[in-house]
Amino acid sequence: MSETPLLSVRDLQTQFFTEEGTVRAVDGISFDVNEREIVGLVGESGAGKSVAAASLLQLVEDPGRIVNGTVEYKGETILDVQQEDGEIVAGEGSLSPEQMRKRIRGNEIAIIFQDPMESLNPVFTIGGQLREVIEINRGLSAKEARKEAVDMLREVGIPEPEERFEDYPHQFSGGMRQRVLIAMALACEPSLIIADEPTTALDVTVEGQILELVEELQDRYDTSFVWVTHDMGVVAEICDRVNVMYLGEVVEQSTVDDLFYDTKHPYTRALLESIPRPDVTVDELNPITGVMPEAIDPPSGCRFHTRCPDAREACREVAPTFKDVSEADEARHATACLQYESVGYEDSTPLETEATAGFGAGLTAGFGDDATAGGEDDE
Ligand SMILES: Nc1ncnc2c1ncn2[C@@H]1O[C@H](COP(=O)(O)OP(=O)(O)OP(=O)(O)O)[C@@H](O)[C@H]1O
Ligand code: NI
Repeated sequence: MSETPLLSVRDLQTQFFTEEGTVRAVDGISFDVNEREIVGLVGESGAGKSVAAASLLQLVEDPGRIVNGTVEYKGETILDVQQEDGEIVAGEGSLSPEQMRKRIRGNEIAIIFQDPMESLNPVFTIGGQLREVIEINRGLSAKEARKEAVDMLREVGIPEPEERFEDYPHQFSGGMRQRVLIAMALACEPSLIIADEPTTALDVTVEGQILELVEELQDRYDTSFVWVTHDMGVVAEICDRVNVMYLGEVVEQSTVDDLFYDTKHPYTRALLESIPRPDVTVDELNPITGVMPEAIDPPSGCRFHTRCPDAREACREVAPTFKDVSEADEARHATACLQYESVGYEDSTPLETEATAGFGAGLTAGFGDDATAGGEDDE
């Protein structure tokens, strides 16, 4: 099976031109989303997940610009940008932000944000807003649209939708408002929904309910998703494939099972070790050490080397290549780490990094002297 992916992103690069310098927020990422697939973008705060998501719909705010990359949607180019002699030029098929808004946003690709209050207007009723979206995007009469809106509210699990139709956003709980946004996104029957941490502000029980709802609806409507999250638990729950992001780059890309059971990149491993799990007590959790460096001045070589428990001198010098490291008959599993390349990692001297030095140990001090050791390569 070699279907054309629903969405295909190549070498996407988005930068913010600030007074302090150029912020390399998204620095050349590539990934695909297939039909009926939920694809995760996961990583810590500042990894570039939201900027990547916004770039797909050309919703990048000033002073941000997409400076390079192509995006194909259903086999058609919707973004094609590159730099020539310092100028950012768009290729022939590339849509303008205006064309994106008119032709793509909503009825082809919808977006759901973390804070529903930003997307809902506080002075109009929930039902009215949903009805309007349906009326505009589906060309239904006001009456038909109202009926459809009530049905959608019911579908996303709002009890007594006829009555709640007249409520204002502040009369809904956070979880209910997020359900309304899902209803709005689905109401236009898009093929793809981009969800930027839509459950992050909710408590875990409500989050779980919303994730279940999304799975159910995805099944029914055959919608694909790009799901942005910093939470590996969420990834495990709903994603089919994942892109792990660090400082503007994708460092590992695979199916969810491979990511969890055949982890390749030390950053992914660190993220996995830091998630709360039923079988691990808080004391045993291994928080990921150090903070992500600034995207304005990323570290040389491998960007993760300053925090990596496996870092060697080579990692400071050589930027790893993002490449497929799967066996012949396995699903694609790509990563960017010198341990999978023959560039002298093996013979290189281990580096003292935030993960191996005393600084890291400080974070978990008190749980035993070598609480963060956990490594095979102790001196
Ligand atoms: N308007 C802006 N101006 C300058 N820099 C920005 C702007 N928006 C984002 N950035 C920078 O781009 C980088 C990526 O930010 P982004 O919001 O995509 O991270 P994220 O992975 O979504 O993090 P979070 O989990 O906190 O939402 C960060 O270094 C951030 O500071
Ligand atoms: Ni974000």
